Amino acid sequence: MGILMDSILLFLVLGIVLFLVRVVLFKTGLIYMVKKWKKKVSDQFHVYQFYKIPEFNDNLQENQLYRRVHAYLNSLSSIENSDFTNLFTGNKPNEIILRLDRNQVIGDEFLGARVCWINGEDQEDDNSRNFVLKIRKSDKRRILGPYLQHIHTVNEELEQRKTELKLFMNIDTKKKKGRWRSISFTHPCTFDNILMEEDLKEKVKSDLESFLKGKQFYNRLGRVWKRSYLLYGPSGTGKSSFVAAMANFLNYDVYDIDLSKVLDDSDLKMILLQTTSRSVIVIEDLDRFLSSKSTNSLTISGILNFTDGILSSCAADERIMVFTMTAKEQIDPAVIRPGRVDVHIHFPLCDFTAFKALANSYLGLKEHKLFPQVEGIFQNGASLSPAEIGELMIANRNSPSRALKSVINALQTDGDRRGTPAIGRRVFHERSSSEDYDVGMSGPLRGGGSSPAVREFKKLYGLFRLRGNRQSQSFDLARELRNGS
Ligand SMILES: Nc1ncnc2c1ncn2[C@@H]1O[C@H](COP(=O)(O)OP(=O)(O)OP(=O)(O)O)[C@@H](O)[C@H]1O
Ligand SMILES: [Mg+2]
Repeated sequence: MGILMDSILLFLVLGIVLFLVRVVLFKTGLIYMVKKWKKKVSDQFHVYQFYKIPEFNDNLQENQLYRRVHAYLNSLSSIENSDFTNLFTGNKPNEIILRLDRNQVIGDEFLGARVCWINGEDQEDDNSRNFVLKIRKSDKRRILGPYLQHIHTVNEELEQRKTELKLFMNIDTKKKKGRWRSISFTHPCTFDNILMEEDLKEKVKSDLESFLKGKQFYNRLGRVWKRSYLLYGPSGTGKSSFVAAMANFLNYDVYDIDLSKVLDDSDLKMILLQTTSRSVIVIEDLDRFLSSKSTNSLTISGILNFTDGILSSCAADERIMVFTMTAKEQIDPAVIRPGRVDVHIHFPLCDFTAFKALANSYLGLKEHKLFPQVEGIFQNGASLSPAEIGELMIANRNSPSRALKSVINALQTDGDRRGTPAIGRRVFHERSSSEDYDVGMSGPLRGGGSSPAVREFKKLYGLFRLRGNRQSQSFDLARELRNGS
């Protein structure tokens, strides 16, 4: 009887002790310590192989494998088990996303083998990042190839599902590596909501589509798979919006190059080499940069090499390059010669047709009793940019009449303030020979030569220049439209 009682008591005590040990292990995190020790001990019985995947290759270009591993690891659910992860808000409401922190380890399993990745940083090498894959030597032969292939496949799936585009901006640094910083690119402008001629939109879309399908064509001709656009016109006419519409249409990331942050020609090369394929590379206000006395030592030949040099073939292909400027008359024709720039598109100030398109879109107005008055003012030569008219309409969107009155008022004051607008505007719109390519959101494109008044104006402002490359062969969207092709 006594022995039975003793045994029951012993079991009870043992049960309580085990329970308490379990509680202590789980509550204090000792369980993790035990697991770590267990892993350390088991590691002693295996030989490991390490593979380092640096962020940049020897040419200082981004290592595409690094990018793929980065995306792959961040898509793994085991990221939650890493000791230290970063939390960010996602694109969807209330979405939280996890990102691996530096010097953290993440485990993965493939074909029954366990591997682990270390997110490292190389302090001796500009703090550039790397991933180190740790894999058992006994598993290496069996799984390494298929595992890397698996990472590529997952990446392709992630790419196809990619909803988030990125806007890269070059940063001012003496470092050779990592010249770009990125943020989400969420510009809402698309070819559906940008206001411009429908047939022009279709032309641009089909030009971009045939570019996308053109890999073999470009290869066969021995040309780099890229296409360059020049968008020119006054401020607020939709050039940057058009770039956003292009990127959204192509589903490409955008690299926005700020030339004032480029140190010199070789720095510009480095910046180009660090862009990736399937991207739109933009240089805004090129004319302003070329005419200003900039503090850096970037030269025009540096820019020429950037657009089409040997370098272009070393950088990633499948690129769209876009240059924007106010007017192309002042810049060296070599910069925008055919081959360097394939498509020229002019963004003019508003005319009455463009105004009506804006009124329809912003105010829902197809007709209004004030329209004839607005038309008259446009016919007298006053004009504003779509941005200026759009802002007035947005500010007064609850009262269309007030919106139109404020536009009329602005056209009569600001529109006139542009200085003899009938002439001034025609300078932008005026086309001579085959060189000017004029495209707006308005109705039929107008042709026309220089009136005496225009010539006077050009002389006055030093714009009247005989240019050597009058017979430009660049793809001229406006001309094609005019010819009805
Ligand atoms: N064709 C257009 N369709 C719709 N919105 C337009 C159009 N043109 C201009 N806008 C509006 O005007 C504003 C300015 O446009 P945007 O920045 O694209 O002009 P920009 O030509 O790049 O000017 P800048 O030369 O000063 O950089 C934007 O908010 C845009 O919504
Ligand atoms: Mg702009």
